Amino acid sequence: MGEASPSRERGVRVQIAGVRRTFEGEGGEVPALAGIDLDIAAGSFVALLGPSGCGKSTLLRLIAGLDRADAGTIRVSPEADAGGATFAGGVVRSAATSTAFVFQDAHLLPWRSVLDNTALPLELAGVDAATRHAAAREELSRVGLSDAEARTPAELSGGMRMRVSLARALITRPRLLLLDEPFAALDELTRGRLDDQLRALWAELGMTVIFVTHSITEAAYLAERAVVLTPRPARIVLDRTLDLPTARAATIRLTPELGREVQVLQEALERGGA
Ligand SMILES: Nc1ncnc2c1ncn2[C@@H]1O[C@H](COP(=O)(O)OP(=O)(O)OP(=O)(O)O)[C@@H](O)[C@H]1O
Repeated sequence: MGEASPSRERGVRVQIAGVRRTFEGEGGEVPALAGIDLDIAAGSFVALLGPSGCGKSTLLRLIAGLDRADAGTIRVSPEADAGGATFAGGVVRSAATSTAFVFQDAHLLPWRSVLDNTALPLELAGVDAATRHAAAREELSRVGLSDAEARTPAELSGGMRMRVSLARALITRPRLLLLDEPFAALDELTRGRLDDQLRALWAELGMTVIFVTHSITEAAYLAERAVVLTPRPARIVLDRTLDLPTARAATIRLTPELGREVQVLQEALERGGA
């Protein structure tokens, strides 16, 4: 059975122009991003692919408003991010643009139940307990975790913890969902299931998704568009709309079409010097 086509209704457009970022390291300057230009359409699903340490997380943090570029601009529209963002308890809170960030580590609070972890962004926003718990139950059901709401994180598998992290991100109804290698620590089967779940959530909720991964096959399977970066300082070596159907069934993993896209991305990584 195939997926529904994405609604794209809630997504924001992300325009990145001439973005550079250099860090001050102990041994001198560490240039991370060397001029990134990207125009990401509202409601699209983009994979960012590149070798370790090339600057992928840096770019994601800049988009989230958690860091500032040395040069260039990042514009998120229709709502510009007026007040910058803060990161607390595994949750990015942004003044105007609703942006959610999911990391490789689920960042759950160990003493809180699954329900209260999921409800955290609404609690931080001052929403009353009955309303936030009802919303948390809805999100937990969306990620298939209704039965686990009373458990603590220690009682969950790695895949379940990541689903709680996704539910907690979705409870804010983000217009922009940023994921930084979210499933990298999971076994392949669990990772594949979560990839499918993420695509289904995107199709249903219509936010813009930017997904950082090291995995070429994951990038090709998940995304509509893949952006391949060179080793640090990162430049774009390939920006490609994948030649695959927008609505995908899991069986596409076995097709030559997907294999061809994997090959194109692999060649771009090698061309970039990875
Ligand atoms: N706050 C910082 N201070 C100094 N150097 C930094 C800082 N943040 C990142 N860097 C450096 O910038 C470069 C890019 O880091 P970044 O985390 O963006 O890479 P990445 O592509 O996400 O890596 P990985 O795939 O391994 O997670 C690295 O060399 C890193 O050491």
